[in-house]
Amino acid sequence: MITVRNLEVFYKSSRGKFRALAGVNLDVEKGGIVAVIGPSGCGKSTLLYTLAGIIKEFKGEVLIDKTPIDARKHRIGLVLQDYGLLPWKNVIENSLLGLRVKKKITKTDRDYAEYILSRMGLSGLFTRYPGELSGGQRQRVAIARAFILKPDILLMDEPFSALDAITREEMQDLFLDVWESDSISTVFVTHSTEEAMYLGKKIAVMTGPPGRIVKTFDNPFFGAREIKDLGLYSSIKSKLKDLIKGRQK
Ligand SMILES: Nc1ncnc2c1ncn2[C@@H]1O[C@H](COP(=O)(O)OP(=O)(O)OP(=O)(O)O)[C@@H](O)[C@H]1O
Repeated sequence: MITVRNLEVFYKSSRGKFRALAGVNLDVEKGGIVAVIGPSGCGKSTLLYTLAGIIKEFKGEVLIDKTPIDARKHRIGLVLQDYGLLPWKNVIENSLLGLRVKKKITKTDRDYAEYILSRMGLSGLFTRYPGELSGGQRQRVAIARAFILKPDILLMDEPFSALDAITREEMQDLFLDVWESDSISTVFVTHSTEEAMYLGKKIAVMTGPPGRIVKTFDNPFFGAREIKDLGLYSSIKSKLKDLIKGRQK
């Protein structure tokens, strides 16, 4: 469970203080998935970094299962826009990095890593280095690494953006599979209204800067590839777009 209350974040530089987030409130229940959507620069990544414990200076509260966020204590699966892979480690080593920080790697961990990597379509690439992979393959290693950690919370910044349409759909479905079996509380950032409506149990619309969540709602189309009520789908989608553009109705 993730609880965010009155979160405020400032970036400080020689030019002064810049308020990136102002009064953000968010609840993600255990096993919930929240899609955060909003225009470029509104503060989505800043919110994710704060939830991950990377930004440590903030006002307000960020709680994971009712205790203040602590990257050493909580298991946080993080998929960042730049993937965060170590160039000198091969695919299998990179995929086990998150877990290695937390515990000694066992044969079972390795087997699970190989299983997830294979499901990600990376079976022939275990000994390749990041420099020998395509952007989409790197992104899949980063997603696999987060899954392999079996995290308390999963945070993903545009996790499927570098993938072609077919691989993206496969990865989205794999994500739902893993999420279903492990019931991981997840927050992910996306620019795509379609992706928010497919993968978000809840959708949070952000505007800014300074970033704030202007609306959160339950998404009736979660997990539905076959859209049965096209009228309702189109009306939610256009409402989402209006909210993102700041045209509230
Ligand atoms: N290190 C920093 N110092 C000062 N300002 C920053 C810093 N990092 C981000 N910002 C500013 O904070 C605001 C929020 O940035 P953030 O990266 O969180 O937005 P975003 O919604 O994730 O954007 P995008 O969708 O383009 O990735 C932006 O206006 C950005 O210019």
